[in-house]
Amino acid sequence: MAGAGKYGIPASMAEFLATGAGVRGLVESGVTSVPPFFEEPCSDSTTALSTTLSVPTVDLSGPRSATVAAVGAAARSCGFFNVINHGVDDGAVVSAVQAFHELPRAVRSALYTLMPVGGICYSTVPNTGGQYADRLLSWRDYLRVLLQNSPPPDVGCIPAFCRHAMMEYRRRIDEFGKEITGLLSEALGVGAERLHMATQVEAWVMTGHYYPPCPEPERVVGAAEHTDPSMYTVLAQDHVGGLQVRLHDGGWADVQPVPGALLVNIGDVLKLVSNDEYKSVEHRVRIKSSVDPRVSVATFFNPAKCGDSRLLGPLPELVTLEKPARYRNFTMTEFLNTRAEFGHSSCSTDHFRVPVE
Ligand SMILES: O=C(O)CCC(=O)C(=O)O
Ligand SMILES: [Fe+2]
Repeated sequence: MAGAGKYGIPASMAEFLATGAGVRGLVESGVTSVPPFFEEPCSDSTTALSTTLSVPTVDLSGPRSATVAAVGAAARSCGFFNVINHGVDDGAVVSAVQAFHELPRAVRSALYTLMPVGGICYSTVPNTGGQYADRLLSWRDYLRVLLQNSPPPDVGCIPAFCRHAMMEYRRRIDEFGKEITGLLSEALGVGAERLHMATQVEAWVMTGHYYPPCPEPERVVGAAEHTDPSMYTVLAQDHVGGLQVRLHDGGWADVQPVPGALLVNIGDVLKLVSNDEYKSVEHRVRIKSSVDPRVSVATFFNPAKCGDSRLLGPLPELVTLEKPARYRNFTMTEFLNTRAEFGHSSCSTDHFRVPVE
């Protein structure tokens, strides 16, 4: 894989990237200790965890009013909820993504890249527009596919090994997303169509994460702490676990995977559009096993791409004398640039905050 050296990254990391085999390749080669260019957890995260978060459940087969109430309560409190009885076969896409990441090394490395090609990226390097000098790596490889409706994705660029499963999942998750957007909208008290009308939300990005087992799991992060830049994110995952959510007291809690459930979390854009009604909560991934890999597929639902022609901001219906607009309006381009500059936390959303008088 060409081009690793040009970003001025440490030689050992460049050498690793040039193998094109990802973290999975390191593990296959039998490493017994973690190389120095992997991110270490910050000191607070090494303290033993005793907490498991009880994530609220939303049952799509229940009466509509109960479902709306459950979605609203979850989005206003912990920002995460498990959806059951959703009718989406998520097992197939998780298996296909796992099979892709476990292809023979030579097949994988032919596809490994530092920058997206045709909207597709199989990599270990965070996608930061090539500016990742001095950045450390997380203990995971990913396959990211851009899926926006316009221009349509170049389906032929999706690796053949998981193309069918990803496109089939995309079709089902689109339907699921329409349902979730309607529920989130209704739970804001603005009618079921309003959020979609304001944002044209659609599934933009699908990321198939592969967290290989680690010989020293406590020395790495699978994903550093962050909030999602999306309206909301839908996570399909296997049974291994590793996702953790930031608690009100600053600590972290494990989120146990619930068989058959899709996990939804509110992202930063919806936090702003809902005028802080909904919570976008920090989360991260720790590696739980020195034996089993973990696989998850995160689908990010975002406002449809429409250049700079649309302003987003708190819905006017949610702005009152008692609760004035907490954020100013912004374009998606501005939002994403700010995030690239200020990072994946509340620092970037604070940038849009209206000062309190
Ligand atoms: O794999 C996971 O559990 C979470 C991944 C995640 O947070 C993300 O892709 O934004
Ligand atoms: Fe995330």
